[in-house]
Amino acid sequence: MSSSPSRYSAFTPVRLADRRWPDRMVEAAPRWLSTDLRDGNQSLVNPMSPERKLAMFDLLVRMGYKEIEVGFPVASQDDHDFVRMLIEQDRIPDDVRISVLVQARDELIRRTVESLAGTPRANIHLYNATAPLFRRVVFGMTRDECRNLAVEGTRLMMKYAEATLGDCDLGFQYSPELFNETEPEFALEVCEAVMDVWQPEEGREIILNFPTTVERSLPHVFADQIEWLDRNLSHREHVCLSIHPHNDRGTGVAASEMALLAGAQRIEGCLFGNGERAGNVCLVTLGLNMYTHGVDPGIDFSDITEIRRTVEYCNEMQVSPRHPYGGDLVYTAFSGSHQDAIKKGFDALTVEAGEAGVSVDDLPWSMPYLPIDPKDVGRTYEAVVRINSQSGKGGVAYILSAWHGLNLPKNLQVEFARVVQAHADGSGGEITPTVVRDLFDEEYLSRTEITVPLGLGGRPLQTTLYVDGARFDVTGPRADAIRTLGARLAVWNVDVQMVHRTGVEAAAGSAEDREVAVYAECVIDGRQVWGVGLDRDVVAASFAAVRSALARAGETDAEGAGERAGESVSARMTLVG
Ligand SMILES: CC(=O)SCCNC(=O)CCNC(=O)[C@H](O)C(C)(C)COP(=O)(O)OP(=O)(O)OC[C@H]1O[C@@H](n2cnc3c(N)ncnc32)[C@H](O)[C@@H]1OP(=O)(O)O
Ligand SMILES: CC(C)C(=O)C(=O)O
Repeated sequence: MSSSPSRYSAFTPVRLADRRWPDRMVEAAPRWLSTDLRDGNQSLVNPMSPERKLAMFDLLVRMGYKEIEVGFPVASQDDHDFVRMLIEQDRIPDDVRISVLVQARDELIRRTVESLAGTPRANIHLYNATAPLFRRVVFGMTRDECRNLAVEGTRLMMKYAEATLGDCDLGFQYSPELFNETEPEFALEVCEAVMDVWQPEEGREIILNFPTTVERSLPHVFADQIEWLDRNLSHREHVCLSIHPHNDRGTGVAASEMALLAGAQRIEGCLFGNGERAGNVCLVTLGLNMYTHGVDPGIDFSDITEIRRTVEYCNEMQVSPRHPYGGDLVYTAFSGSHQDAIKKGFDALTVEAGEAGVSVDDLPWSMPYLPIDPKDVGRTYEAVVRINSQSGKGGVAYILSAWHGLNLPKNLQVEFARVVQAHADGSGGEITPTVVRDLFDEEYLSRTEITVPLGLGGRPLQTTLYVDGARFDVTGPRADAIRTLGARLAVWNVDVQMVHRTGVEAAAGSAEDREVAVYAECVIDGRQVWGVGLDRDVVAASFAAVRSALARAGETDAEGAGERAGESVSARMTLVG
């Protein structure tokens, strides 16, 4: 640090000893306003082009936002033309209300009102800064002058609206900018003065919007400020108490949620937290935080990837891979213990659904490390587990199961995880599901060439085993082959039982392509060795599994295993499932 922290001081909180908000719960969604096209747009390196603005507007409408701040019409010709285009091309759905922002300056207000000509409904949003620093440094105004600026701005807005907007259903919003840094009594005084002009009553709401223009305090301090307003504002039933949190301290979401408990009824923010400096509060996080508490946000987040891509296109800015709910990596576990817990979580849900005779989607979501079902926001389970050197057997087993339909017995998971770990240690990076499968095939399957045709039903079956140096061909109709193999194994004192048998859907998915995986746990020379067989025929797969184990015991291939003359071999396989 180039200076001392003593240059800074903590924010002085409003004293609210009997605050009630900490004991409340969020039980319903607030009204939302997206300010992506205004506060978001004004903070971009390149303000949105008309095409990008329209893409954002359409996205917001599709998602279900009913209040959309579409711009600052006097800021630029583009901003003005966009508002005109929406109105003239009748692009605003009947249940959507647009709003526009303007400073409390005569000429700007007139032009802003005019930009709305012909719209059936809209809100005009007027603001001026009320905080002491701004009164002193930016405006050079006394408190009275500051209040009068807001009052005069409201009068002018009403005058121009009456002259220009005819029977437009006009709403009004006023924001004391830097509210959080304004003396609460003064913010209240200005709002009351504005209300004296607007005269809210039944059917004539006023939106009073309280921004943390620059977030400066702990979130509970903002909540106290909002509860204080909630208690002290007059015409409370005709006031929509709105908040507009920024994120300078990284606590915009917390501040919003606490303010909601404290009486806020409406929240302004941007998708994925775009906006000035560290951004406006993120509407995606707020909405999905609610959803994961069982509260319907009233916004459609079912295709979070499409939402994110559109936002990235419009803002020409990437969303962080760590961004709650929408980031690339937020549904992914690399670390072993997380993967293990997630795999067990999915297994448990599957069992529970089976027992209850319902779909997994109908069960309450209860999953280690995943606060939301990725499917609820259109993400898949495929990326839930990804493998690198931090991963463990649970993760590897998950990949084989989810991507390749191979459900390994636990001891085999342990063994194969070591193979993957050795590869990860060597490569240093991520191991894709394809590579995991290649490693698996190389370790267990490539040594088990099976002579076809294999017996399905009464068709002939043919395979070869090498045991104690002897080559043993099993051929003939299926039943004969099994009998022959059984006899030979008995002679050689090889006790064969299948440990696991798992159905595997091949990519083509037709019944004929359905393969069966057999995992054979064998004891060879006192050493436990696993073999795996994969085939459309369970007996052929079983033979292949034993042969795979024998080959692996020989550390070369099936032929090599066969050359180990004189060694005793015993294999134990138990048929299950
Ligand atoms: C916190 C927020 O996000 S507020 C929204 C901020 N957004 C924007 O500013 C984007 C759009 N703004 C613009 O395009 C331009 O600022 C314009 C077109 C509105 C005005 O442009 P200009 O008049 O050329 O310049 P500028 O913005 O610097 O004007 C500042 C003047 O307005 C005054 N002013 C600033 N805000 C307000 C306000 N809300 N109400 C009344 N006057 C204001 C300043 O005190 C200053 O006055 P001065 O010239 O007497 O010193
Ligand atoms: C105009 C107001 C609401 C604003 O954008 C802010 O204070 O951040």
